[in-house]
Amino acid sequence: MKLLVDIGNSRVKWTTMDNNGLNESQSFDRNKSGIKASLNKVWKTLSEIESVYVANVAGEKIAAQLTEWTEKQWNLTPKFIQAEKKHFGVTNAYDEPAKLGIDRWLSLISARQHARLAQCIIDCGTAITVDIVTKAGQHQGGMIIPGISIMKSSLVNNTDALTTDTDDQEFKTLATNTYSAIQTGTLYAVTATIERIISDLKESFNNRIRFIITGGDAQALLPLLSDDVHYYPDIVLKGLAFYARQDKAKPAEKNKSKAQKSQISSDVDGQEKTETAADVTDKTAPNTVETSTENDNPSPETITEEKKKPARKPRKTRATKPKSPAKTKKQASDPSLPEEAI
Ligand SMILES: Nc1ncnc2c1ncn2[C@@H]1O[C@H](COP(=O)(O)OP(=O)(O)O)[C@@H](O)[C@H]1O
Ligand SMILES: CC(C)(COP(=O)(O)O)[C@@H](O)C(=O)NCCC(=O)O
Ligand SMILES: [K+]
Repeated sequence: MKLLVDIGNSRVKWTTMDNNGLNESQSFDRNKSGIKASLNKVWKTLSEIESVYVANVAGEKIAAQLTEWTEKQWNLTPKFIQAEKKHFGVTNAYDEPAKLGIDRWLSLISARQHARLAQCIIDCGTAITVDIVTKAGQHQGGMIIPGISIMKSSLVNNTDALTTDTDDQEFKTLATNTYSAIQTGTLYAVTATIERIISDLKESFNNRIRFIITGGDAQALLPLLSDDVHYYPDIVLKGLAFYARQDKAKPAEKNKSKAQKSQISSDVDGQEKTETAADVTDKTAPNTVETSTENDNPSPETITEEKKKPARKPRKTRATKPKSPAKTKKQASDPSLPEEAI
């Protein structure tokens, strides 16, 4: 079994992967003082882990802690994946490809496999990132926007009277208390930005573009966005799975020192690989729990459907009854989407 880990600036998301595909993902909050206690809690009972693949945007300290833990517990050194110039049919548009956040790179790889249209990935985590990949796999670049929690905390941290410390869960367009005003303001800031991006990109791509939303705040934003934004959970972990499958035939790496810490970055030196995800995907796997069907047939021409993931437990800050610009969300499995697929 392979362990896939997506370390963001707020949370760690992880799952295991076997011949049947990915198991249901889990997450825990990053404790600023370290992750060892969390790892002892969530991974102690995992057995038969043969390799560990990590996408980390949260810095060296957490990488070192994770490495120390897996080496001690399983005698395994994690493979920290890095963004590349070209791989799995996707070409990185960054001036310095390795500088693109690994979460963004893996999202591009995941998204590109599932439709025969250009794709725009909107990842609503600590930061909100927007990335575009064309039908031909060319990354077009993107943008980075403060995430909802950061927007709220910057208001609270830079004013005297503002606080989000309340149990009020109400979303009111015109708020009558401080908490709701912050809630409404930040949600409007984000949704208005996203809608503007969508509108501009639709024009640029002559409507031949598909919009994907993911990340911890995606489900809170989804009801506030237009119908043509599709929820795609665990997109980073699914991107990691392409790397994990690629290494299928290789034996697990053991007993490596930290200096030898494996980094899959063979394309960074400019050498382009020719394989696409189709070359490395386990097509025999029934893919029982994944919410996208990259296992079944990863060709970009393939039409697949998203199965609905059980809703996360409601949180305090979630918008409950949005008035505007709320519309009913069309799910990605909508059969009226003939050539778009996740
Ligand atoms: N169960 C949860 N625990 C913590 N944060 C959550 C949870 N569900 C949603 N969130 C939201 O998700 C955001 C983090 O999203 P995530 O995609 O995990 O970010 P990152 O990848 O930057 O760690 C938080 O800012 C928070 O608003
Ligand atoms: C933009 C990000 C901070 C987003 O991180 P996240 O919100 O997922 O924690 C991350 O992708 C990152 O550190 N990127 C490197 C810089 C870049 O992509 O340009
Ligand atoms: K993000």
